[in-house]
Amino acid sequence: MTQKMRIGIIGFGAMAQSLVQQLSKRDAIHIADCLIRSTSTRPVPGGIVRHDDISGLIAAAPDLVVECAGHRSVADHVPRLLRAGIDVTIVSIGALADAAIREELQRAAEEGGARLVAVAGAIGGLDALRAAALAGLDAVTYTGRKPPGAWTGTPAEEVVALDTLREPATFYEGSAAEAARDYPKNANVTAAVALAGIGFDRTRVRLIADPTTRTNSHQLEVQGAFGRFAITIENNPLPENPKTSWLAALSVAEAVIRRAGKLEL
Ligand SMILES: NC(=O)C1=CN([C@@H]2O[C@H](COP(=O)(O)OP(=O)(O)OC[C@H]3O[C@@H](n4cnc5c(N)ncnc54)[C@H](O)[C@@H]3O)[C@@H](O)[C@H]2O)C=CC1
Ligand SMILES: O=C([O-])CC(=O)C(=O)O
Repeated sequence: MTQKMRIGIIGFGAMAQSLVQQLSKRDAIHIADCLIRSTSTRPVPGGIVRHDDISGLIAAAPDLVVECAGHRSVADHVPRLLRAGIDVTIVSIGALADAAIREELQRAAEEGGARLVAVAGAIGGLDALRAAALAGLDAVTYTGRKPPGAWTGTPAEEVVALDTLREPATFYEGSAAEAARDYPKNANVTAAVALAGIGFDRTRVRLIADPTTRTNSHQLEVQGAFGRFAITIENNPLPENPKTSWLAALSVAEAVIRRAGKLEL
């Protein structure tokens, strides 16, 4: 009998719960461990060992750890896991907007002989963007559009009255570097686009609060020597967290399932 791939998860919010639902249907995968804050009273499904300290997760030595907890957890926990030789898949890619964190992750992966994978998350078209970048890109523009409620608790509140908005309002225009840093729960996709294309400073970003939409939409427009493409993804949000698209959770699940398989088809 082939051994199941043992997965550890950091965080147990909306994304992690959706991930567990998907992965528990797969025979080749066992969700073994979860790192949860000691203050959290959230129950985890039976069979998953709960840790409230990263040392416990490292000692459990899962085959792969999946981060679903936010930028801070990437900076605090992922280098330690990589140095311990544990492969990590991250979804809070916006943490990589900080060059010091990128360098630390690179060093940790080299020292531990481990691999870090950043998933596409809620956006698509990154394969085409990566390929197009080889011949040189002139412009990459990302537009993110979500209902006003998805922008609560963000700097958007200082620019527009989210509660009473009647028409779409663009509240941010700037670089992926700033967007990923300032909207850590909404603009991780800008970091994924930046890393696949022309970097954090040259990737242009527009963020819109739109009371006429129910979806979290992500539009990518790319121009370069290869030609041009535009792609729009209209995502349904996860019911437990309107900031997060279901596709982001599915993207993590797909990355884990692909890794557990023997063929990459
Ligand atoms: N790449 C992408 O397309 C997307 C990425 N994300 C990222 O995924 C993260 C998780 O998303 P959701 O599950 O929807 O958020 P959520 O807020 O529902 O859940 C996050 C959970 O992580 C826990 N957590 C935070 N720091 C932790 C730590 N150091 N150790 C253990 N647990 C910790 C929190 O207590 C919370 O339960 C977001 O913060 C965001 O950074 C979210 C949406 C899309
Ligand atoms: O899930 C989404 O629609 C995108 C998101 O929140 C992020 O990139 O952080």
